[in-house]
Amino acid sequence: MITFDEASAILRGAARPLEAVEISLAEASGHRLAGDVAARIDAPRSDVSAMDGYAVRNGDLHAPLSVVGTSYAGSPPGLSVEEGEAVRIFTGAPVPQGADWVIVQEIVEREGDIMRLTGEFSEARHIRPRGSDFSEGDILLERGAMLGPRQMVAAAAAGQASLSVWGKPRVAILATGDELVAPGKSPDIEGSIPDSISLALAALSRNYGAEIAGHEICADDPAKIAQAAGSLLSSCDVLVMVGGASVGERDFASSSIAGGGFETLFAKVAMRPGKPVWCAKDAKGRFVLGLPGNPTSAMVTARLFLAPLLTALAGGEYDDALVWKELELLSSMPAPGPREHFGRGRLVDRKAEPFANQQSGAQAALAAADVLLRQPGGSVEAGKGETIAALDF
Ligand SMILES: Nc1nc2c(c(=O)[nH]1)N[C@H]1C(S)=C(S)[C@@H](COP(=O)(O)OP(=O)(O)OC[C@H]3O[C@@H](n4cnc5c(N)ncnc54)[C@H](O)[C@@H]3O)O[C@H]1N2
Ligand code: MOO
Repeated sequence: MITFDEASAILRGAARPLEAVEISLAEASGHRLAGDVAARIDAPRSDVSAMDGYAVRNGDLHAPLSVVGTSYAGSPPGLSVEEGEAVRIFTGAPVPQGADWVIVQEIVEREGDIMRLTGEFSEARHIRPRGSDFSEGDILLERGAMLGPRQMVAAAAAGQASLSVWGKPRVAILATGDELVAPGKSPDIEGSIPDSISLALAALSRNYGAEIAGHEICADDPAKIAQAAGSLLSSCDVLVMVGGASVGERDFASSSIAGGGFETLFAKVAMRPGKPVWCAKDAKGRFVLGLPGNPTSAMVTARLFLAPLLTALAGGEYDDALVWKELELLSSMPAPGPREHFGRGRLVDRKAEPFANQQSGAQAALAAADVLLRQPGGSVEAGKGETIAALDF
């Protein structure tokens, strides 16, 4: 059996970003950039006021000043301030020619067209110089960056109407098992259990830059599974199959895509949970990732293989989804046995509290599982107070 690191290296090597597309800014969030984004304008576009008040000439404040005009945000430049004069000005408005200071209105008394200073003014000039945020031609966002809410500010401020981005991987999910029904139906169907994994995988996939192309629950019937897989594969880049990954009489997942032009990248990894995980790829670059049906096994393998795969297909670095940190253990973890262990735990004051329940079928415990805690195969007990490699789960 190959190790987790070996399986990761195979998948990392097989994952290439999808095609780059030009997309309107309104559609771009959640994509990664396929090229740098340069500013098409200066920001601010001219020297502008940072406060509401009066634009004046420095040193010209010993006597009342006459207010000769008003500058609003968006006003054309052209106003000027001569000796003995001030211009009423608002935040974001162009600073008139000749003015080099903005006095906030809180320390000004105004009577008709005359203003006079009533308080101490600070050293701050309250002027944002042209280009002080960025200048035309500056690179504001680099290729590969994920367009989240903050990056969207920079892209829009750059003056861009469209962006070159990597396509979002389309994920389809196929859960197999005679016992499975859509969440909510189980209380009325004797012996059934809710498919607790499909919607969770959809949520995880979206978090890593994918969109959901479809999901289905299918009974343990090889012909039906093959048909559902074939139909979902016609509209996705990654098909995630859940369940039927092991050696049971009704474990048909990997055989259902046999003959479809898929080459197995790996099948079975020396890890706990998740040993039955498998992955295949075809010549069109489509992936099938088979996850074990035990819910904790499915979510752990999704986090460790699906998340980095989607990150890479979406134009990021595979390892951006696998950033391990060192955490102190608040209690000990028993020796893991021969397979590498990815235990679940929660964060308490930035330390790791491993769960007592490490069952691969656990569902309730997942809700509180903040981190995966990595113990090398064949290692000894990890003691309280020791540090352990941890991954946000
Ligand atoms: N003789 C052996 N038995 C098993 C082995 C083995 O090596 N030899 N491996 C075990 C390991 S490890 C795992 S993990 C499981 C994985 O099995 P499958 O992927 O074949 O999963 P199923 O048998 O289909 O289901 C297992 C379990 O999970 C429940 N399940 C499945 N899908 C869902 C879903 N979408 N939502 C909620 N629960 C689901 C299912 O009802 C079963 O209880 O195999 C071990 N066996
Ligand atoms: O590998 Mo299974 O996921 O241990 O129960």
